[in-house]
Amino acid sequence: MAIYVYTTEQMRALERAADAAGHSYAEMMEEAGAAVARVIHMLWPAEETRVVVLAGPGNNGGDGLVAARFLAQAGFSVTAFLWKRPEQDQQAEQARATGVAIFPAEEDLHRLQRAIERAHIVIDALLGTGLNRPIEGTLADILKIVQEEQKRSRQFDDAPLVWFTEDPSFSIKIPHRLSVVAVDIPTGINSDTGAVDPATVPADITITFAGPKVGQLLSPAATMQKAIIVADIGIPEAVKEASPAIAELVTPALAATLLPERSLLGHKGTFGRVLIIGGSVNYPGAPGLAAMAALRSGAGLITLGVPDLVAMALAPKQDLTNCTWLMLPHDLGALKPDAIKVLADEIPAYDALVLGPGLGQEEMTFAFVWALLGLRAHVAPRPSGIGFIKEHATPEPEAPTLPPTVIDADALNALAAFDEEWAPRLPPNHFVLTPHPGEMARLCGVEPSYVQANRLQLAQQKAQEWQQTVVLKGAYTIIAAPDGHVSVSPFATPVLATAGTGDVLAGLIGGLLAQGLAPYDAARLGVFLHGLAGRLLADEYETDRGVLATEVAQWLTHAISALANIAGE
Ligand SMILES: NC(=O)C1=CN([C@@H]2O[C@H](COP(=O)(O)OP(=O)(O)OC[C@H]3O[C@@H](n4cnc5c(N)ncnc54)[C@H](OP(=O)(O)O)[C@@H]3O)[C@@H](O)[C@H]2O)[C@@H](O)CC1
Ligand SMILES: Nc1ncnc2c1ncn2[C@@H]1O[C@H](COP(=O)(O)OP(=O)(O)O)[C@@H](O)[C@H]1O
Ligand SMILES: [K+]
Repeated sequence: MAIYVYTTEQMRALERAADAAGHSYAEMMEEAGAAVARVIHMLWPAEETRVVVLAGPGNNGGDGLVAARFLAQAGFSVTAFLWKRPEQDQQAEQARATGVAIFPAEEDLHRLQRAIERAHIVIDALLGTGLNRPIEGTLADILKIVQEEQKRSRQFDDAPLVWFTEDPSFSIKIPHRLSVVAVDIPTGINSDTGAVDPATVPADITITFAGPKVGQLLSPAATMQKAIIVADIGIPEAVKEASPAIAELVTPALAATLLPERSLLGHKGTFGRVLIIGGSVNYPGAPGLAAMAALRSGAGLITLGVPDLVAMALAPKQDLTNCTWLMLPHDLGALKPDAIKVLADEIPAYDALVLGPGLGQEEMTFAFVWALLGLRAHVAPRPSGIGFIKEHATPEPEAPTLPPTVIDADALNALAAFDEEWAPRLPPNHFVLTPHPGEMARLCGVEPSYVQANRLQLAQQKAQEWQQTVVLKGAYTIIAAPDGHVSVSPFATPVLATAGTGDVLAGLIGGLLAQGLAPYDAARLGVFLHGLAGRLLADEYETDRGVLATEVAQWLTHAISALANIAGE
C-alpha cells in the first residue's frame, strides 16, 4: 500500500473523490477517530488513563470526539472540552451517550486547566488542515494552558525521534506524565508551508490521516512532532492511485521492493564493482566511509581511487582491508587532472562510480572533476622545449564514458563552480546528485534559507531541469527524479547529523547502482537504509547523540536485515 504526501488542496480533492466513490465523509471521520483511539489504546492502559479531548469547530474536532467515544467505550476516563462546536453536534451527543463528560471550553477555562493538570493524555483536535489565520483569543488561551502543563510535566530532555510508520508499535517512547496526541496535525501548523503559529503545542504523537501533509515535513513544523503515524481511513486504493499527490513516502514496504535480488549462484562480479574517487590530504577519511558503506550495500568489489598518501592512511582500517586501491596522481595530496589518464583505462571495469567524498576544493581538483565529467577537456601545461629537443605533447585522453555515478560533496561544488551550463553536457538520467542544503544552494545560486523553505519544489524542479536524480539531504530527505516524481524519506533524526554520514550515503547509493538499480531507485533505497541504520543505532544506544558515521556504515547490514522484517509486519 503506497503512502503519498499531500498538499491541503490535494487532501480535500482526495476526500471528495473518496466520497464520490461511496466512502462518505462521515465514514472517513469515523475511521479517523477510531484510528486515534486505537493508537492510544495500544500505548496506554485504559483503566488508569485520564484523557482530555479538546475539540474545535470543524472536522478535526469531529475526529477528536469520535476518538473520545471509542476511548470511553474502551474504558478510558474521558473528558471533552468543546470550543466553537456547532449547535447540532452529533459527534458530541454520541460521545456523551457513551459516558464522555462534556463541557464548553470558553465558559470555564479553570475547569479545563484542572482537568489538564490531572490528565495523562491531551488530544489536540482543535484545528487541523482548516487553519486559515493566526491564533488568538480563547483558542490561544486554551493552547497556552496545555503548553504550560506540558512544560511542567517534562522530566528530562528525551530524544526526539521522528518516524512515520504504518505500525505504531515501532518504539515510540512515552516519557512524560502528560502526553499530547495531535489529531491529523498539531493545531497551528500550516499544512502547506510548515509555518508554526506561536500558540502551537508540540505533539508527542501525531496521527495523520491517509498520508502526511507536506507542511508536516518542512521546517519548523517538523520540529513540533515526534512520532507521526499515518492512519488508513479507508480511502479506496484505486481512488488514492488516481488522485494527485505531491510526493510518495518511502515506506518500508516500498523500500523492500527495491532491494536488489541476490542470485544463489552469484559471485562478486554479479553484484557489481564500485569505484570511489575522492580523498585529499585534509579529508582522508571521507572516501573510506563511502567505501565502507558500498561494501555493506552488498556490492561485489570496491576500489578506492585516491592519492597514495590517503591510501596509506586508510588501507589498514577495519573493513577497508576488503577493498582494492588505485593510486591517482596528485599535487600535495589533492587530485589533479592527470588522474584522468589513469582512470581512462580503469573505469570501463566498473559498474558504478562515486565521485566527490573528501576531494577538497583546489582549483586543479575542480579541473579534474570537470574533465572526468566531460565538461571540459583537460588542457595540460605546454611542455617546455629544452635546447633543440622539443618534447612532443602526449595527446590528451578522451573523457572516459562513465558508468552510473553518484556526484557528492566537493564534486558538487566543482559543478557549482563551473562557469558554463553543465547540465546539458551530461548524459541524462545517469547521475545521482546528493547535495546537502548548502551545496544545493550553491548549485542553484540561491541562499540556503531559500532551499529549506522550498525543499520539495526546488528538488523537483532541478531534477527535471538537470535531468538527473537529486537527493536533497537533511531531515525528511527528498529524492527527485528527472521525470518529475518525488519521494520523501520518513526519517528525521539528529542521530545522523554527524560528520561523515553524507559520505556513507554516497557510498551506499553507489553500491546500489552497481547492483543494477536505476538512479532514482538506488537513491530511494539508499536514503531509506541510511535513515533506518541511524534509527536502529539510536534505539541500540538509547540516545541520538554520539553515534559515529563508521557505525552508520557498519549498521547498514542490520538495516538491510531489519527492512525485510519491518516490511513483512
Ligand atoms: N483528510 C481526510 O481525508 C479527512 C480529514 N478529516 C479531518 O478534517 C480536518 C479538516 O477539517 P476542516 O476542513 O473542517 O478544518 P478544521 O481544521 O477542523 O478547522 C476549520 C475550522 O477552524 C476555523 N479556523 C481556522 N483557522 C482558525 C484560527 N486561526 N482561529 C480560529 N478558528 C480558525 C474555521 O473557522 P472559519 O474560518 O470558518 O471562521 C473552521 O471553523 C482534517 O485536519 C482532519 O482532521 C477527517 O474528518 C476525515 C477525513
Ligand atoms: N535531522 C536529520 N534527520 C535525518 N537525516 C539527517 C539529519 N541530519 C542529517 N541527516 C543526514 O545525514 C547526512 C549528512 O550528510 P552531509 O551533510 O553531507 O554531511 P557530511 O558531509 O559530514 O557527510 C545526510 O544524509 C542527511 O540527510
Ligand atoms: K489538531
